[in-house]
Amino acid sequence: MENPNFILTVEDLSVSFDGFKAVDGLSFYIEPNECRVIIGPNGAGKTTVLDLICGRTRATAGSIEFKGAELTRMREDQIVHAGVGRKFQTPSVYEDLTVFENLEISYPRGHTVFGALTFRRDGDVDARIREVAETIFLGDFLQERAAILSHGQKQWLEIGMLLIQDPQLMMLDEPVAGMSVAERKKTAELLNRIIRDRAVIVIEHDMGFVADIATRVTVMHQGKRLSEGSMAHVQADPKVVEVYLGH
Ligand SMILES: Nc1ncnc2c1ncn2[C@@H]1O[C@H](COP(=O)(O)OP(=O)(O)OP(=O)(O)O)[C@@H](O)[C@H]1O
Repeated sequence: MENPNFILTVEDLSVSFDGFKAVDGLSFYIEPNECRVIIGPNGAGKTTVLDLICGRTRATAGSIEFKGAELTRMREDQIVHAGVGRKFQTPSVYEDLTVFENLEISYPRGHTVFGALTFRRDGDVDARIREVAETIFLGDFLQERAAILSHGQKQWLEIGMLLIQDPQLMMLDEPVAGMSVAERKKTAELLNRIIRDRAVIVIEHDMGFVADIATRVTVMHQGKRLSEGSMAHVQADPKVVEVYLGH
């Protein structure tokens, strides 16, 4: 399906591990400013889909097209460079560095070769770091070491480390796991702000959080797409109730 309105086109995607099809003929399409949430029972293949999109796992068949580029043929670093950012489940911030430094080392500096430009750049980098820190609710923590942050704040910092690279597609695996109710609310607020400038794919089990963030929901089961649509649509789908929501 060719549609310039989609930033990501996943078609007939499959991967087998020793003959077991973890993802099996999956297709879905993401628009530029949507938050797509993937839900489904354990082992449905959700994390494997993100692994396939970011190049960590190679597809056995099918296609993943991002802004016209075929990701299944690209290396992980090329995919990052093309504008796809991925956050894993456990936070991996640098505990001994400050919030500012964590954001600073994540800033893409590949193009600041010329000394004359560097000075102005540094001012830009500084402003961008402060802007991102405000967005992730850590504006008052810039000089604090990451080690003193709460689990939820570390998750936000890691989202900030992705944001500073300005990916056009951001993927998050269970971003509110281990967070308090208040932190979940703020994370929903954060994601709703983030999708003004990019598309986001989130894997999530907390249905209250899903309701707060999802533009559309894709339900996976046994590597396949079981249902898709608005939260209300998938919640009312008897197939979804049977394999997932009813449990
Ligand atoms: N690298 C791998 N090698 C072998 N099997 C794998 C590999 N990665 C995933 N699998 C298997 O593929 C299936 C799908 O796993 P996946 O982690 O994608 O499911 P999930 O929907 O994310 O589940 P959960 O909600 O528990 O995280 C599982 O049976 C898993 O054991």
